[in-house]
Amino acid sequence: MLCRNENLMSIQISSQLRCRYTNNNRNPLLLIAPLKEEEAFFSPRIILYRDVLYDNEIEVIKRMAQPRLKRATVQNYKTGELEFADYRISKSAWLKEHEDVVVANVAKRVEVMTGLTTETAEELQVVNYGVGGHYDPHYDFARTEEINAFKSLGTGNRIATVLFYMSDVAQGGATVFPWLGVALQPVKGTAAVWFNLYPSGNGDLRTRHAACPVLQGSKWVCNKWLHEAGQEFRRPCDPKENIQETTSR
Ligand SMILES: O=C(O)CCC(=O)C(=O)O
Ligand SMILES: [Fe+2]
Repeated sequence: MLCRNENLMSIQISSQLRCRYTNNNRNPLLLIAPLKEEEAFFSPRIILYRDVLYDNEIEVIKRMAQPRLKRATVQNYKTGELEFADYRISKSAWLKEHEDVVVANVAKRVEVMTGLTTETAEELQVVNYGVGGHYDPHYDFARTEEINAFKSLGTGNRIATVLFYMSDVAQGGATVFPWLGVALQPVKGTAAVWFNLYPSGNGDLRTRHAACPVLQGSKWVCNKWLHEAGQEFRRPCDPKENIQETTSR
């Protein structure tokens, strides 16, 4: 329903959402050029940052990724192995920061947007969806029973997601949060940001999301997944907010 552009968000919520220029608590890098911040949801907080990836950077990222694109995989939660799945149809590639200054700059911008470190983040994942490409509802964080997920990285769970849209999509291709009634339409240069974990470290089930099938055109995104390690002073934990996971995929 959300994929069909049906508006499921209550007017009580949507009428409260605001947009503003922000320098994220007087970050010196943002005093002259503040970010354009747009609220997409309050709890959990989902923020859109407009015009944070420039066309020339997008060209570089696409050009680097193109020869390396391979069918995207998902992690088997029991074994930790990567495998193909019908519920994720797209092609993806990973880019390292040292390969090009553009990739390094994206990581720096993610730090400015989130106030978190990217030291422990995954490499930049570039994803291309053709017509029919989609990703069924999922969580970006590893759930309690997924003991092997991210184990090899040794940096904890995926605390936050930064999803950059590198194209507009003529029809379809929205990122939707079924439990929130939120649908984000891809706009080239925009980034969507949300925390996947509560301050307690438990996964926030409300962040379940999906990429709707592309109906016309092609969709390009890139993902930066930030991990828990190194964020201790940037986003302090709060054991009080110890909300348990209750449902599963
Ligand atoms: O492509 C999108 O809109 C969302 C992608 C996504 O959720 C993911 O790659 O984990
Ligand atoms: Fe995701």
